[in-house]
Amino acid sequence: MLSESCRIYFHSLANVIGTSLLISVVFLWSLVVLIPLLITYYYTALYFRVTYRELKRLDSILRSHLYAHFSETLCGLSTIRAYNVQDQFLRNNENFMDQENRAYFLMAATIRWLCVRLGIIASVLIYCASLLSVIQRFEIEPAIIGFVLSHAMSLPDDVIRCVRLFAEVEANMNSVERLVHYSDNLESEAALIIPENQPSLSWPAKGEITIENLTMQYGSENPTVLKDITVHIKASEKVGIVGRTGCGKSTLATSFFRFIEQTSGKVIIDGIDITTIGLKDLRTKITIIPQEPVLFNGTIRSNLDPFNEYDDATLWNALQTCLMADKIDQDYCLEPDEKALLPANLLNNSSNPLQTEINLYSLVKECGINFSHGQKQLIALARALLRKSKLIIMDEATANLDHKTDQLIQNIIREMFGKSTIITIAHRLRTVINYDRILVMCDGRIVEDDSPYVLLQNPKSTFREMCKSSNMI
Ligand SMILES: Nc1ncnc2c1ncn2[C@@H]1O[C@H](COP(=O)(O)OP(=O)(O)OP(=O)(O)O)[C@@H](O)[C@H]1O
Repeated sequence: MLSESCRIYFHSLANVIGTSLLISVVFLWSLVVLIPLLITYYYTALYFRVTYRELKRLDSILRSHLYAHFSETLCGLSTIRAYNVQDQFLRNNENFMDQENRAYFLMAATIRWLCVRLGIIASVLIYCASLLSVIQRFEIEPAIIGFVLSHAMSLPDDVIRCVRLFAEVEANMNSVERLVHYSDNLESEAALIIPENQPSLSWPAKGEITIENLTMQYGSENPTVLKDITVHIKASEKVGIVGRTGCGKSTLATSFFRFIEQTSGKVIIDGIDITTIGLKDLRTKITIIPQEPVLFNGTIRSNLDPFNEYDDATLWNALQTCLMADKIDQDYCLEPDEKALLPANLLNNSSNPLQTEINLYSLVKECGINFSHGQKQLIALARALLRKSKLIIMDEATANLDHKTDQLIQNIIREMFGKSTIITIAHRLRTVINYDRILVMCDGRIVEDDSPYVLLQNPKSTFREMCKSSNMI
C-alpha cells in the first residue's frame, strides 16, 4: 500500500507544482494571490496532518482490538457455545466495531473538512486565473489561455489528493518504522552456524553433560532464575528433575537449546561448550518433547516427518511404539478413494501396516485441535523416536496421559532410548521413580541429587516428603 500511496502522492504533487508554475508563468499577476494561497494551503495541510495521523493511529489500535476479539472468538467457538455466551460475544463484537467505526468516521470527517478548505483555495486560484484571462485577453493567445484553464480545473482534486496521500504515506511509514526497529534494534539470537566451529556429524555420540556454575535470568531486569547450578550427567543416564512450580525446571531444560543465553557458567555436552557452536548445530542434535507439543496444519505424516526423510513403515512403527496407532486406526480409517491415492507398493506389501486400514495421511488441523493434549504428546514422542537423538529432554511430556499409559510410555522410553541420555521434568513423581537419578530443585538451585532409592531412604529428603504428600509411600 505504501508504494502505491507514494506513487499517487508524487503524481499529484507534480500536477500541483506544474499547474501552479504554468499559471504564474502565463499570468505573472497571479503570484499576488498564489503566494498567500500557498501559505494558507501549507498551514491547513499541517493542521490536518497532525489530526489525521492521530486518528489513523487510533483507528489501527481499535481495529486490532476488533480483529483480536474476532480471531479469539473463532478459536474458542466450542467453549463459547458450551457456556451459551454467544450473545455476550456478539455484543462485544458490535461494541468493538462501534468503537473502531468512531475513529473511522472521524477520519472520514477530517478528510471532508480538508476537502472543503482546499477546494476553496483551489477555486480562488482558478477564479484569479480566469479573471486574468479575461483582463489579458488581447495579450495572450486564446490557445494558451485554454491550455492553462483546462489544467487549472483539475487543481482542486490534485491539491486534496496530494495532502491526503501525504498524510497517508506518513501514517504508513509508522509500519516501516516498526519493521526497521524490529530488524535493526532488537537483539537477535546468536549465529545459526559458526563455520570454523562446527561439531562433527556424530556429535553428541555419548550424551554426557557437564553443567558448571550455570546462572540464568530472563533479561537483566528480571530476577535470577537458575543460581549457580553445577551437575554432571553421565552418558545414557536417565535423570528426573522435580520441584515446586516456578523453581526453574523448564529453564534448566531449555538452557540446553540456548533459548535464552546463560548469564554465566557453562553447559558442556560431550566435551563441547554449547555457547561455542552455532544454534542450528546445537538444536538439531537435541530433541525436546515439550509441555505444549506443536502440531502443524497438514497430515500425521507431514507432522512426523516434515522433511520427508522416512518411509511410511518407519513412521507407522514409531506411532505404534508410542501407542498412537490404535487411536489413528479407530479415528481415521481410510475411505476407498483415499486408499487409491496411496502409493501402490504400500498397499500391496502384506507386511506393511497400511494394509490394516491405517492412514498416515489423515488430517491434522491447525494447532492439532482435532487431537487431545495427550495424543499430541504421543505424536511428539513418535517424532523423538524417529530422530534417535542422544540427548532427549522431556518437559512434562506425559503429564496429560493417564497413569497406566504414562507407565507404558516410560517403559518404551527406557527400551527405545536405552543408549540416550534422558532428562525428564515431571510433576508426577511416579513418572521418574524408576530413573537412575533425581535432581530436586528449589528456588533455582539443585538441593538434592541422588538415586530415587537413596533419596527415599533419607528421612530428611525433600523428595521423600514430596512422595509422601502425593501418597506414593
Ligand atoms: N519468559 C520468561 N520471562 C520472564 N520470566 C520467566 C519466563 N519464563 C519463566 N520465567 C520465570 O522463571 C521462573 C522459573 O520458571 P520455570 O518455567 O523454569 O519453572 P518450572 O519449575 O519449570 O515451573 P513449572 O513446573 O510451572 O513449569 C519463574 O519464576 C517464572 O516466572
